[in-house]
Amino acid sequence: MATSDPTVKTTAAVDETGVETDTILQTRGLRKQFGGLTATDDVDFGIDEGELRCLIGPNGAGKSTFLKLLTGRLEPTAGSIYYDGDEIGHLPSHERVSRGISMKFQVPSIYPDLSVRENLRIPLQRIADPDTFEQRTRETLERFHLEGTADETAANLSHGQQQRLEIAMAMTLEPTLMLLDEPVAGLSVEETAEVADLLRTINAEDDVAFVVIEHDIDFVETIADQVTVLHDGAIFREGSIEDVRNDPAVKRIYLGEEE
Ligand SMILES: Nc1ncnc2c1ncn2[C@@H]1O[C@H](COP(=O)(O)OP(=O)(O)OP(=O)(O)O)[C@@H](O)[C@H]1O
Repeated sequence: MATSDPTVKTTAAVDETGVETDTILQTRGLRKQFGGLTATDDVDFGIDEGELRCLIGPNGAGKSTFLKLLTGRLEPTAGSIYYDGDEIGHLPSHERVSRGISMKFQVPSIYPDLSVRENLRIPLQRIADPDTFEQRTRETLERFHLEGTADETAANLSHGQQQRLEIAMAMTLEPTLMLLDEPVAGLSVEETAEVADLLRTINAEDDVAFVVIEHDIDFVETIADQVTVLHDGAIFREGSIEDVRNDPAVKRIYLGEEE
């Protein structure tokens, strides 16, 4: 991996070499240690505006830790995170959200006792005008095919509908970058295809960039052009899904063998 200078500010418009770039998010020398264990090992990772990137790697590779550093759930031991030109590594999660980074973890963040409509109204609360508020609620229900379940308690939805509701809630915040941790874990084949379709549509229509952690390689193949493979906390490979899938060294790390 190329060496990096974490003091260099990378902007969305111009990188440290002065070249124009569409990079929306960039990490420089990002590191996280838990005592003697290095879970994120000097990672230089970049993603362009509107890109859909999957993050894969064997169990314990450091995928969730890396995502938590991006969201602000974890503090880095060293290194920097630049988003839209600003260093955000020190900002709390809610400030990252208000800058356009949306996040969805494996644990559902919907309110199970509230109806679908009531759940959606939580992130829409910031809209002061009552007509606009109602209109946005209606539009979101329609767009995410949730009209038929609007008055259902969220706990009674299928797993796939709950995923859709969560993604809908995240989208009401009009993000430019979405971070998703295993969005199809535990879903049926049909529900997985539905989520894949939804992510592709959002990516294309709203120009939202995605970083998606996923174990299901078939799902990865249906949504992502470029893939980053993490291993032992570091970037092991980056490339097209075909290249990565056919790389013998990648196969070996999945089998628990070193290169
Ligand atoms: N809070 C923590 N305290 C100590 N060690 C941790 C903590 N969180 C993660 N780790 C360790 O850091 C390493 C990377 O874990 P992480 O969960 O990021 O990997 P992962 O690639 O997401 O794994 P999986 O695919 O199994 O979810 C593992 O060795 C894990 O045990």
